Amino acid sequence: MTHALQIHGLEAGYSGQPVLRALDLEVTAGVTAILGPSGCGKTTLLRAVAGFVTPMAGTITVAGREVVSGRSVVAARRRGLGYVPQDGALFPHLTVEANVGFGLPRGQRRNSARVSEALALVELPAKLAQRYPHELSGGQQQRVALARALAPRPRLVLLDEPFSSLDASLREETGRAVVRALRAAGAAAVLVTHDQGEALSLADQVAVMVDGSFLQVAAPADVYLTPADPRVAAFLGHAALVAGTAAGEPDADGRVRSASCALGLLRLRAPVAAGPVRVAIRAEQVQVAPADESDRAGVVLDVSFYGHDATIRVVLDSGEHVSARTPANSVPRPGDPVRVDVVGEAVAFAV
Ligand SMILES: Nc1ncnc2c1ncn2[C@@H]1O[C@H](COP(=O)(O)OP(=O)(O)OP(=O)(O)O)[C@@H](O)[C@H]1O
Repeated sequence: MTHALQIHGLEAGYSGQPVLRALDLEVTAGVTAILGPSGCGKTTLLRAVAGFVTPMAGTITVAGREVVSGRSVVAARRRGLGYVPQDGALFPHLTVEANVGFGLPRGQRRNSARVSEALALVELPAKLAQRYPHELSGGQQQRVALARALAPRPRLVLLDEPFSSLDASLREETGRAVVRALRAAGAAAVLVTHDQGEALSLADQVAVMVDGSFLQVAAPADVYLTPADPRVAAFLGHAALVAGTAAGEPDADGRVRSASCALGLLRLRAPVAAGPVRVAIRAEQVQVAPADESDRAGVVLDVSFYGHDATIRVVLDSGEHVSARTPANSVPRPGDPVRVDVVGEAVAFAV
């Protein structure tokens, strides 16, 4: 099967200033989330694929057809892909049915069978077809926007932060419904988001972008558990990075599986070269307990109470900070001396 999307050596930006640098990406099927901090270039990438930004270099191929190659650029409306913007951008004066029909080529806009099919894909009841956008909830509006994008049966749909205006519970439910609809339609999707939970829970592949480059493109569990770069670890799951030294019995490649740092001797998930490292430690791996002067590792800086649990920030005696996630019934107070234990393996990066 041809790729839904292939990007090679893409450079794009504004007024001659590059934002995206030498990007490569392949999407075969399923959902690929582009995840990264604000301003890193996620929307610029989506716009370049959609045809709203003309790249300075590189190629973009959609469903086997080159849409950008050197100076040759296919117009946005001829790229055969669906686009769902942040706020859905439905036409307020058109009914749901007419909005969805608008996604079809000019002569087929009144093809009610295809419109009904698209509404069924996004699990919207047929009785909503005659309503206007202002008579729908935010989640329903986003589903109509997706139905409009899916109506002409594209191989690829681009979703630009489509759930950001929805509240937390609706966001999760709408996200799952959107992924079900994409799978049912057999369309691949590129989802731009800065919400890690959304990217990890909805996507089959996560591309982590920082400063216009991908630091890692891999399955959600891989980017989370085996980050390829300390910036991926720090961004995903807000891992603390602590200075350490990797040492121990070397393997056949001369690499070692443990590191000592302010939190003691830690076992590493993957071997690294012996020597100075930065160790990434996630809040869910850290346990704090009351301590006296003999076994303290630091003091509690502050506590964020969430009801189901609490996040405790600790200043280690080394001056470094780590966070711990703790059951809500055993929360220490700021200033309390604590012992800090790390559960499971850590990830280390050579420096
Ligand atoms: N039309 C424009 N003209 C000039 N610069 C722009 C334009 N649009 C975006 N930029 C700049 O390009 C960079 C990347 O912006 P982009 O919108 O792609 O980031 P993003 O990752 O989508 O951010 P966010 O998550 O905040 O939406 C930013 O520095 C931004 O200021």
